[in-house]
Amino acid sequence: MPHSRALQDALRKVQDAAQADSTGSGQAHVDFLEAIRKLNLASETPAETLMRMRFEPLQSAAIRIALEAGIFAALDEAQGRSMTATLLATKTGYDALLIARIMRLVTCVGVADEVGENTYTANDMTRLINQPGLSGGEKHHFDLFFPIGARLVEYMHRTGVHQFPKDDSELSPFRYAHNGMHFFEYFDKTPEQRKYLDDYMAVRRVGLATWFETFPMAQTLCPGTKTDQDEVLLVDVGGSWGHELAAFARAHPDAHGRLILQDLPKVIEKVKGEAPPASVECMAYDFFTAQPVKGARAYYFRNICHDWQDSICEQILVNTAQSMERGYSRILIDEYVLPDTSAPIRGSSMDFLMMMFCSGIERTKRQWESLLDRCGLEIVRVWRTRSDYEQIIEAQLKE
Ligand SMILES: C[S@@+](CC[C@H](N)C(=O)[O-])C[C@H]1O[C@@H](n2cnc3c(N)ncnc32)[C@H](O)[C@@H]1O
Repeated sequence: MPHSRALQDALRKVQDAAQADSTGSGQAHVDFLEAIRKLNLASETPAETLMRMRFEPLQSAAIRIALEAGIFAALDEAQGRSMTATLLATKTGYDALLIARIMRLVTCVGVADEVGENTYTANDMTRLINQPGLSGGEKHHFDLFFPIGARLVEYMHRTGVHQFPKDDSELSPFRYAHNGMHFFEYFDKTPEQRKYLDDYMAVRRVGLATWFETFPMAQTLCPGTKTDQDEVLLVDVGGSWGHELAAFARAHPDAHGRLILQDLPKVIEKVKGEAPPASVECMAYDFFTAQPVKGARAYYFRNICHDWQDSICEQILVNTAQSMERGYSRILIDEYVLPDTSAPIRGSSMDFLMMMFCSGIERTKRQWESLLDRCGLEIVRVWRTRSDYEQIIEAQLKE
């Protein structure tokens, strides 16, 4: 049995954290989840913990099959009515026994409810995972990561692990597993995966504070913005569908200044072809070239820098830094700022994922300072979200 004092201690911490969580602070909620995770560890024997972790990938596999087979969609459409495996088999075209085996595991992890023998209903998680953003996230992670995982050991022994490849001769785990393609090249060639990524990016932080609540743009930068008609308030560099600019425009319709969305030509073409967010200007721009928008009040980078190792990230940031007006323009980087010790599991996982996917990295404050310094930039302030997820780094040209 696990050491009972450690268990009692972990239980007490969960109770305290539960109490704090009822105050509604985002950070208290993160702390509460962390206390439960530690309680879980304290309750298990080491062998039980290892066994649990070893089996976790199977949960992802069951969820991915259920999603692809349309099981979650069928349950969601039933609008609260229960469905048997046999009925699900008729709806989806898959074998009833196969569905029962998938659902045994899926309901164990709570993504639907088992309400009788081989009988299920949708719950909140079923409905959520059936929406394009969350199903996109599931497909993006599973389809891109599992081929890497399957060949990881072979990769280590054949090429060594290249955290930060020097050139194209050094393969990243992603390139090794995905026919030599770089991360964004892969999306060019697989439009359905590009769509999963875009759908996912648009909702990834639903329920959390928006970046312009964490960084009070309307109170800090908007008041000092020049009043010229052509003034650019905000450029979202690599902004995908422009969801963040659109959200800002909705929340602050009276803010003065243009809002410009930049991304690769193919992405911008698609955004223009669909319904570009009103009041947002779309501009094709490759961030490895000089930033064409000069002297904007703010250049916003969300989940961009973590995709790239330092030497490449420097090029991206310098290209924009060279277009900034000293003392006026700001760069806003919306990313993790990992603590030096006891990093939370989500940030630690994201860092590992960035290494696997794109030779990128989640950075600590010291690593951010050093990177920005090499780009001629300095941190004005790190604006902390109420939870331990991504923060906003406000930076300017060095004085
Ligand atoms: C991880 S996504 C982040 C999207 C968005 N900023 C967000 O957080 O929702 C990275 C974005 O960078 C864009 N991107 C990749 N390479 C680029 C380049 N060379 N120039 C401009 N954008 C690029 C991608 O098309 C993609 O939209």
